[in-house]
Amino acid sequence: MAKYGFLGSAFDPITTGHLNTIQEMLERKGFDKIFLMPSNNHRKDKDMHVSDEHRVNMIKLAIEGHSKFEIEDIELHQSPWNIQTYNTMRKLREMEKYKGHDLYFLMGADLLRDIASGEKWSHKEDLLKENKFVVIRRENIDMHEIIAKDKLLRKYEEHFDFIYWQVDNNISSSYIRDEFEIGHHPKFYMPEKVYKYIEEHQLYGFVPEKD
Ligand SMILES: Nc1ncnc2c1ncn2[C@@H]1O[C@H](COP(=O)(O)OP(=O)(O)OP(=O)(O)O)[C@@H](O)[C@H]1O
Ligand SMILES: O=C(O)c1ccc[n+]([C@@H]2O[C@H](COP(=O)([O-])O)[C@@H](O)[C@H]2O)c1
Repeated sequence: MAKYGFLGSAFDPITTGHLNTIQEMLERKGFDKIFLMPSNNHRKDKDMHVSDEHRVNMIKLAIEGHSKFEIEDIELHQSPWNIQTYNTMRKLREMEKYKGHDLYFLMGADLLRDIASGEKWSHKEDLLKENKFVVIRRENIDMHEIIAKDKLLRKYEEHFDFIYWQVDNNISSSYIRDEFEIGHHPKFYMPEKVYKYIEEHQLYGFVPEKD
């Protein structure tokens, strides 16, 4: 039985924050493979800034040559009303590729906080009951405090595993987009190939650098 992790994100664009997160998860928790699972442009709760195709191409460039990381494109083909992690994880478990394996949803502590707040997440109890999670520290959020204060999270406490190392939190897709928009060149926040792709396709309002 293999241990597989799934990191869902818009990857708009993929950042070294995402990449360091999956690397930490892979080694610290002994995953056989980690799947990057991009959300599609029909997501109702989040606007994407470039097409599905561009976001997927950038993920491909970022993980090229790293056989333990793969793309899982299930959410790109799902109708908008089905794009909920609860549904996605159920579908993944039914797929031949993953049947009988040990599946985990991976996330940063900001999402744990969102789940606890109960605002954005659907099927909270079933999501927690049916799935296992690895949560990595982020923004100095106290993950244990969040679990301790939430009745449902306490009920399914054994479904959670944690990583205490904190990947640089200043790295986020929105920071990178903002920097491009104001004419900056945040080239070291993503792999060089991804930066070149953004430059080539003039994404996120890319402005050429002056000599
Ligand atoms: N620097 C980071 N450290 C830890 N987890 C991260 C980091 N960046 C992203 N993640 C995690 O990756 C998943 C996808 O997050 P998402 O792509 O929305 O993050 P983001 O880069 O902060 O995006 P945005 O800035 O557009 O909100 C989430 O579980 C998030 O917590
Ligand atoms: O299932 C939900 O209701 C739900 C609500 C918010 C976010 N998610 C998932 O969490 C992952 C990261 O979300 P985000 O908003 O940080 O891009 C991504 O896979 C989303 O589909 C899922």
